[in-house]
Amino acid sequence: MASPALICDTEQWKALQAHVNAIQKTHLRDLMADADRCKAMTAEFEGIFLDYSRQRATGETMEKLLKLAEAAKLKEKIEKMFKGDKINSTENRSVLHVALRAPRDAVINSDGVNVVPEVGATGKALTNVVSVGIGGSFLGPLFVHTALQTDPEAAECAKGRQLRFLANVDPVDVARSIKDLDPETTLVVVVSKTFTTAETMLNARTLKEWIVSSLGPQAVSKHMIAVSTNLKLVKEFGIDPNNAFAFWDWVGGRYSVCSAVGVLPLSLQYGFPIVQKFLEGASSIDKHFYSSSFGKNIPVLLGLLSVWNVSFLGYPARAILPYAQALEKFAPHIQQLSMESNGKGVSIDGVQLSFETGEIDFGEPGTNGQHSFYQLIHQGRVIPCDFIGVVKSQQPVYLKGETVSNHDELMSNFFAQPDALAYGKTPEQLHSEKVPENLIPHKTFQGNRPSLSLLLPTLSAYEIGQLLSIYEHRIAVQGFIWGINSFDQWGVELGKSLASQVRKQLHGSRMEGKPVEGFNPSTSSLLARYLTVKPSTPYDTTVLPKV
Ligand SMILES: O=P(O)(O)OC[C@H]1O[C@](O)(CO)[C@@H](O)[C@@H]1O
Repeated sequence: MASPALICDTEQWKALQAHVNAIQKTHLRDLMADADRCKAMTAEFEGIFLDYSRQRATGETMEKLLKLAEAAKLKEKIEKMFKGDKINSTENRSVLHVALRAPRDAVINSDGVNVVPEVGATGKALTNVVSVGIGGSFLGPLFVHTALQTDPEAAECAKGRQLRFLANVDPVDVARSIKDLDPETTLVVVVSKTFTTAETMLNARTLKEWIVSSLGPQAVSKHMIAVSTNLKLVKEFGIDPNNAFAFWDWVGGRYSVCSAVGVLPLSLQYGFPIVQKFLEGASSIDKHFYSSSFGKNIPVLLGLLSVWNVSFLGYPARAILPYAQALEKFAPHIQQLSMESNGKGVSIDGVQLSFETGEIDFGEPGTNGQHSFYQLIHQGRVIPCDFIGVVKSQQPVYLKGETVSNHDELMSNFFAQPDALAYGKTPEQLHSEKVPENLIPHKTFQGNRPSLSLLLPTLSAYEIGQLLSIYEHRIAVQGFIWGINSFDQWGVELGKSLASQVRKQLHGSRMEGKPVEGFNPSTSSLLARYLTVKPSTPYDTTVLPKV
């Protein structure tokens, strides 16, 4: 018998749909009263503790989800990924970011060639580094850099150096990225897998001009290097391919933090030994993901629960809430990783999906988020939350006379919020507290809002690598179950090609006084309004940011 075209046509999917009703009838308050259930809904690996008892799920739900994993051939798909099969079928590519952090003696083949020996990195001390790149060539390295900055060991290694990122093509971002920098002591790293991304290339040309105008054209070879898969375009740009760090088409942009994309700028800043610990952390989770049974496998459990929340309980969003300022840039990275991977409309075979995939990811470190959008999470929309906490802070601060340390204060919130969401507060409780009648509806919390808690031992380079890998694999699990291609991104192309049409028209209007044409009435009138303001200097003169 031919297998169903879509996962939603399987018996296992239908069994979960039929099970939703039973779950809708139970409140998390009651589920949480079952101590055995709470104990069972945990998993641990190297001190990373996952508690998913506050998900709207029971043992039966988990059994059914594990059966769905079987129906989706999850085990086989994970094996294919690790083996280097071309699972990114729309681009005919392997998906091998795990090879970037594999032990040196591992064997991982792409096109019959072991890729592990090709993977290497270097560390070279320079005072200022500006890493120019966008999307996957920016967000992951920024997340790791922001996190490493708070690790005392890493911070010590980085003394006297600074690493900045330039992503947005907004000239204001260019000005910010080079403010107070001297080109003479600055190395510009152009990071682009394709070396064609419009924003990155214009920013790279701008910084090239910044260097040349101050140090002369010969300075480019000493002050600009590149990370790319496209060495031909690197050369055409004017960067010596000997100053380029290659990587491979089997590394997806958003999965490239562990390639030279992240490893090079981070090693320049912190030295390779620190970055190696980060890679080892990521690799430890790769092994756990590949070899642990699904019932105790942290990325698999997280992925299955996300599928449950999105596809069966109908929750369209997910909040990423690290109670760790070091993880300030984690949610922005996960936004790309998750939404570019799993925001798809068709199956990997091109069949229109009849169910939604992906979720809207957003987040902020706690407690800042509590004073921003938690109102909606508590009393408005139901949004499954990931609470991420750390047992040992990198900064032990305690004030004499205070009841708790500063980290305990932070973590009090980490422990309290999931219960507030799960249990809520009933009108009866409010009555017993003598709350005025008119305020009872406003102060009632329905509760029954799912979350999970991930508690890390600390946040050194090793755990930062582990956290990255957990989320990379969780997102892949979701895509494998949904039967989509989590490794392509055709959805970003249309906007890019329309922008190129607009660019042409802007050029024609500004340089040759041509009328703007070919747009709908709305875009035409917006463009006309934009073009009424003429540039303050002629277009054929170079103007660099004032810093
Ligand atoms: O590294 P590149 O090729 O400049 O691409 C940057 C980003 O652009 C995208 O292709 C689309 O936004 C991302 O997938 C990618 O991470």
